[in-house]
Amino acid sequence: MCEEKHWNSSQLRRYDLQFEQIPRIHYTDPKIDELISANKPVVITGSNIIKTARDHWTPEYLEQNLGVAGHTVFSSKTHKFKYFDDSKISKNNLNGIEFIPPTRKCKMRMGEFMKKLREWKPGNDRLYLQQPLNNTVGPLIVEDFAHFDWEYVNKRQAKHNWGPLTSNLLLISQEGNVTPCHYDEQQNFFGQAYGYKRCILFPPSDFECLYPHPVFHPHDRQSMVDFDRPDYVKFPKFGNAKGCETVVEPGDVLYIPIYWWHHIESLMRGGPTVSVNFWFKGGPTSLSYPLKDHQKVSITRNVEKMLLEVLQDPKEVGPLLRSMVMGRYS
Ligand SMILES: O=C(O)C(=O)C[C@H](CCCc1ccccc1)C(=O)O
Ligand SMILES: [Zn+2]
Repeated sequence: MCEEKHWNSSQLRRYDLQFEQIPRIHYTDPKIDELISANKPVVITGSNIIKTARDHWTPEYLEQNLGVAGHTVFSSKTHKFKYFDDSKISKNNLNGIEFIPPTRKCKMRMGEFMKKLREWKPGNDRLYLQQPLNNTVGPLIVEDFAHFDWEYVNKRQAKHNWGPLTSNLLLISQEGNVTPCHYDEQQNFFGQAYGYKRCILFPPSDFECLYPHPVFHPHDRQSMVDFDRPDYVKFPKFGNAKGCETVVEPGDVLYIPIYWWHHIESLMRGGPTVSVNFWFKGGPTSLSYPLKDHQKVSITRNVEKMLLEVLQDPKEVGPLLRSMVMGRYS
């Protein structure tokens, strides 16, 4: 089997961490379900899950068939596209904490988006199309989507007691774009249709090393650490994070377990990339002991929300928690 490589390590950005490899396993291997049951990441290879997308969804095909509606496109002055929840930007919610949105969101037709990608020059804003697949897309895209291997996907969803499929996000990225480290509260089958993406994942237990923004912050669920220039004074445990990584290629589906941190980058000098994810609500969580790490993260979120609700001022949360713990629980 020829192992011709379609990329090399010079196309990966350099970080101060070492990473294990995420296992790549053929979709017929029962080991896949063992790892999904254990909430561990795995690259599912050789499947037909997104075969029609892998066969057809080149940027040009999408330009022809995605439809004439305006799609959600983010623009950034840097290579990083740090997500933020704009419903959390309200003045009283931030209590004077300054927030500068790192990206701008606009609606852009696919033709204009592709034109800007073709004409892009260093110094120009970078663009990232992130659009939930809905009924505005053209008939050929609907056809391809209908021919995903839903039997395989639905079998996994049922076997692992996942909740309902909430959305499929279509992602068309410029080469070199980065989605910084964050976690989602959903199970995720991340399908790679075109081009190559490096995915770095960390377990929920790395919570203490990745320093998520406070829950009320617009960057809730995102790491405060800038991977390009980590501040080891503010984030002394960052160096202890134990990540694993893979470079997904066309046809691969990466299982990103709920609450697992992930940083995703389109390879530098690798051309545009096309991905489509499958977000599922987590299943019914029965608190069984010992608690799973992701359940502890979920509990800390609830404590933060409740304290903020009663204290109102975010600046009072730290002092109250410290006075509660110091000398009594630590
Ligand atoms: O599929 C996932 O979960 C990813 O993170 C894929 C990621 C883009 C996701 C953008 C985003 C981040 C946070 C909230 C809502 C949307 C990429 O591939 O660049
Ligand atoms: Zn994500």
